[in-house]
Amino acid sequence: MPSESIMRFVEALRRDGDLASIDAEVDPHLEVAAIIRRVYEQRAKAPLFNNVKGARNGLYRILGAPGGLSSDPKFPYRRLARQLALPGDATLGDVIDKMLSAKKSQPLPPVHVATGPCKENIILGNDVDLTKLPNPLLNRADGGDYIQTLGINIVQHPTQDWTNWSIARAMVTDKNKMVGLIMKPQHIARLFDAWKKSGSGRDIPYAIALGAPPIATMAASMPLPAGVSEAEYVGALCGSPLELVKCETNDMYVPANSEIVLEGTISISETAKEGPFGEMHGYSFLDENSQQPIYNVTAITHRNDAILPVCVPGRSSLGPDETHTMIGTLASAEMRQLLQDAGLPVTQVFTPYETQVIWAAVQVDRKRLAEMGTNAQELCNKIGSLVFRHKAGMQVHRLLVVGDDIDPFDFNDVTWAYATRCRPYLDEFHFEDVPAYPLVPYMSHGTGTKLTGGKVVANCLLPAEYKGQQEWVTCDFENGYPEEIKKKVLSRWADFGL
Ligand SMILES: Cc1cc2c3c(c1C)C(C)(C)C[C@@H](O)N3c1c(nc(O)[nH]c1=O)N2C[C@H](O)[C@H](O)[C@H](O)COP(=O)(O)O
Ligand SMILES: [K+]
Ligand SMILES: [Mn+2]
Repeated sequence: MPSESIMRFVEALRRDGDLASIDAEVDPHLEVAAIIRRVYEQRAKAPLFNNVKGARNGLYRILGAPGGLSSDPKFPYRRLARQLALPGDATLGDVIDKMLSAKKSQPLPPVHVATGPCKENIILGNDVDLTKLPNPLLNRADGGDYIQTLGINIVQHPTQDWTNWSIARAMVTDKNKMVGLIMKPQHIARLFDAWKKSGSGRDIPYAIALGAPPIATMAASMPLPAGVSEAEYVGALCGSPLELVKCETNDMYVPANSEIVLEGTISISETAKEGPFGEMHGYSFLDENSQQPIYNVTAITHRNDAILPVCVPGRSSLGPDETHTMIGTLASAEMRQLLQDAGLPVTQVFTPYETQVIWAAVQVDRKRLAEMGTNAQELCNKIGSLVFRHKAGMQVHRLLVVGDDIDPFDFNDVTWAYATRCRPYLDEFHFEDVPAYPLVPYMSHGTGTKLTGGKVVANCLLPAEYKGQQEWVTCDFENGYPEEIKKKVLSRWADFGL
């Protein structure tokens, strides 16, 4: 069973020796975030801050980097594995396969239970005061304290039977108000528009489940198809229904063992300045300050000694954080599914962390490719059109089409193929008429259009490979020598004192 709660997940990290439980007092104003950011970059243990300055009555402790790389280089993805109840030596391919494993299953709706750990403390109405919480300032350029970076935003369609779970950032602005990014084409933005169009004039009931069961947070970070209620997909993934409890002040349902639950309504008319926020590409633009919808908070419920999971996004080449290990990996899963459903000989898709998950390597089976009797122009335009016109491809701006001799999870392989087989201009297929990801710096702060274009498919296969031929021997130890020579070299390596 995947970790059905943050507590179980923390215990798994402790058992792995991958948790630093810190009782010394730490300041949520920048100090906590600076530690978490360095934890990603140093591949250090996940920090559990038990004594956050300003915390009171069980609100709250902070768990940093739950989706960062583990502190054991032998098992880099073990934290993600623990969230999905995969073995500790799971690969990113295993994580992708696991998250896709329910694609053909019947959705398994959650069950409603009367109460749960998240109901151990209930704060209502006038007693709600967000400014009394030790909300973290995550980057010195941030426009506010972002309490919501790893919670699940729960919003229903006004008329259809669709409850969407996603992650969308939000910062505290007032004792009972937050403001949060609600950006197209994300489902929360689609639902926001549906509420506005419904003409009911009512504000939108929501809940944010902070410290929800890790596999639920994973599904919230995954671009599952529109209309799919993530909770039902998680039920199918686990083979047993999630247990949800009803909110105090609206009809939303939240995972019973969430750590902290914020309830209320998203205003369909009132906005406030949101941002800047140190984001997933490693930049915090000082001029970023769009007007975004206000989240009114009418209740806070929480577990005793509740834990707030926190993500501090930044430069992933130094150390990936959840905006890479979850957003990138889970979008890769949906892009692979999309291309395979279209009958293309795609065997894997992955967004290298070194590229801030803006690039994605698309691995093709060259034998099956040869049977298609196609060429770079045709294949790359088909792949680009499918991915760049689909929400799962929203955050990706460069696709690298590589052969099955290239490991998409190994950036050395990907850059070798890109550098040596992709001829600039002739092997690049540009897309200027597709939706762009507005947060990519060369879109938001570049010279061209901001909301469309700037996407390209790089063909990293030589023409002979389209005929299934590899007309070269790869010059590395693995491929350049017969097995008996490699065996002999390895057996004498130590004796030579190399
Ligand atoms: C894991 C994770 C995902 C996201 C975010 C974060 C983390 C840690 C923040 C740290 C809070 C940074 C912020 O950029 N953030 C974020 C966001 N999508 C937004 O529209 N707005 C956001 O503010 N996603 C990505 C979305 O969660 C996924 O794209 C998901 O697929 C959406 O769900 P759906 O619309 O497909 O249902
Ligand atoms: K989602
Ligand atoms: Mn969705």
